[in-house]
Amino acid sequence: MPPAGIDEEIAALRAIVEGTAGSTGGRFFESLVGHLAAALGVSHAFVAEFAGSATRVRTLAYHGKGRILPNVEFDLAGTPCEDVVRGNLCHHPAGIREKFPDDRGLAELGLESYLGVPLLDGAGEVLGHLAVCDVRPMPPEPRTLFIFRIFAARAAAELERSRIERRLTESERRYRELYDEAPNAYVSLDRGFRLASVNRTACQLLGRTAGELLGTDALRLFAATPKGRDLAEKALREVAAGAEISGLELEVRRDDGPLWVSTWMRPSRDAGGRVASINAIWADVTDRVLAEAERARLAEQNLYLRQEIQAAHDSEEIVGRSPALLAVLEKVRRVAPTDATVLIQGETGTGKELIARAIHAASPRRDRPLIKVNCAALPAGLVESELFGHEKGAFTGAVARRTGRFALADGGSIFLDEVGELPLDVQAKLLRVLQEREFDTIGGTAPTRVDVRVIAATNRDLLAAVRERAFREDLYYRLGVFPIALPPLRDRAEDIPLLSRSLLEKLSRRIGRRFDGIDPDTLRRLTAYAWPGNVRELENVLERAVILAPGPTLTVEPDVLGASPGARPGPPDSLEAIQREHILEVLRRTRWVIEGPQGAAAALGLHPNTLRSRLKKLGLPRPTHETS
Ligand SMILES: Nc1ncnc2c1ncn2[C@@H]1O[C@H](COP(=O)(O)OP(=O)(O)OP(=O)(O)O)[C@@H](O)[C@H]1O
Repeated sequence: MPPAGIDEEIAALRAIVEGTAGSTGGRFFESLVGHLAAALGVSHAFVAEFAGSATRVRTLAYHGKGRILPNVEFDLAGTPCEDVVRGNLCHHPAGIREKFPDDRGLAELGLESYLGVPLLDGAGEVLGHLAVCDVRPMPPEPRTLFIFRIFAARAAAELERSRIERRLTESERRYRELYDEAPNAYVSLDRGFRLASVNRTACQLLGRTAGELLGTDALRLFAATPKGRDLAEKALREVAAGAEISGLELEVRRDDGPLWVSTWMRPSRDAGGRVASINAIWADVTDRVLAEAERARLAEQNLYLRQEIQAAHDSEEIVGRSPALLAVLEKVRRVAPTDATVLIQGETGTGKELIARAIHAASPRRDRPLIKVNCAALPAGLVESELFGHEKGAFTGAVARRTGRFALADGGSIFLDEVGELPLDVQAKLLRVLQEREFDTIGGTAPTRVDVRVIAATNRDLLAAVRERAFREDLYYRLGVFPIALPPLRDRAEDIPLLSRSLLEKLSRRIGRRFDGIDPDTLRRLTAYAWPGNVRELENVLERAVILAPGPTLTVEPDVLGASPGARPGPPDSLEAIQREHILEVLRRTRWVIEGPQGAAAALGLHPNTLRSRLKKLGLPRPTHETS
């Protein structure tokens, strides 16, 4: 049974509950001391906490004479509070001024009595104290003490709560500061890959405010490139499925230049163990990525130039004595010393590159580079930058400045292989180089001037491409200033034996095996074959034969050639094939003697000239190494 009346107890509790519910901190204490003063009918009431030391306190709320007064701070020494904060409840029912003559405050306010109680936290540590004073005596009534204790308990709870809150706020602030000031970008995403939080570094990195970023799709932050969005999406899906990813480099979208981040991503799980969000740390590695790209580019350029030098060194001899080839070589001799643009046309493998190199090697530019560009091997989007170069950041993916092939070829020659495959917009730029000797680097501000001799090659019917509007007519005529048409091998079959021997020599040297010649039947078969792949195909067939050859004489089995599409003999049972085999058989018997009574023409019942023209038509010129 509490010493105070039940009604008073309820009234006191109600006063606390009604007066303090809904408020915390400063407001709570103001309300509490106001109600406490009213409940006890005293003139003054206050709550105080230590102010930085054990000898000084400051009020959190101070009630005097019916209203809230400004908070005060005071030293404990010589005051009745001193003993309270040591952990004791102190009651001075009367005569307080005489007991504490040094406490000027008591005198100024004319106080007579004092009641104070320490406020403890859950661990029993003193946090501050609650006190009431009055200008009249305060007899030790159980009711007064009871009500006072209820208020004190409530005040202690609030004091402890607000302390914890302050500590939490403080540590949150510290973490927020660490989070914001960290050198890395911290980002968290929800399950739909939307941005749920970003630190200040992330905002700076992305060049946007938190307001602009929060709630948006994180994938949109990445560049629309394979190493940007595609890779990011794949990685995020993996993390959403529970994986942890570290060190992954991704390209971020920035309008003002390239940006690369190295990312670390981890799933964050809810209480049920399900992935609820994704935490990510991004470090800006743009400088390193750019430096690596530049290094790779230089290494590539270096390798390329070395290959060029290599190719220049073992510039091969052009083999053949056929009138068709000699006519080509004559043209090469005439055009080489000039700066004229040359267009070499011919089927694949006819030696267009060989001729281009021969032109360069016989030109005054021979000591400068010959830069080769295979226009068909480059992806359409990259041709322009490959030829003319780009500035750093000229487009997404242009992470470093790139020197174009035209600039590399300055002072020398450029060999544009498969020129017929150039996209139309690049054709326009090429035309400008040919006419004005200058071009624009992508993203560059001023045109670059170059002194480059252009040698182009194509195996396409360019005129047909012009008619189909796939090739610019003006460029066609500009390129075709000096055309050289390379004959297909089948039109100069008389070069085949010579070429075969020369190639055999080259190949046997390469694999370190000696051959004493080519089997005569083989040679005839090689000569008779149509060679749709021209010299390159001949080279390939011989290379295979060299590798497989059992003896010192090189043979090529008939099926090797017969299996090839475009073989002149056609299907083995065709009339032409049978005729051809028969003629070959007779020629072998007569040891290639055509005229005379023992000759093949007589045996076949043909005029020698008819047989000769038939042989030519069947691609069966007489092997040069055989004597009649
Ligand atoms: N007259 C020749 N004498 C010796 N070798 C030749 C001759 N013509 C071509 N070759 C060889 O044949 C191969 C193919 O030649 P090249 O690469 O110059 O042909 P291409 O016409 O440029 O082919 P593509 O159109 O496929 O690029 C090369 O190894 C080259 O050395």
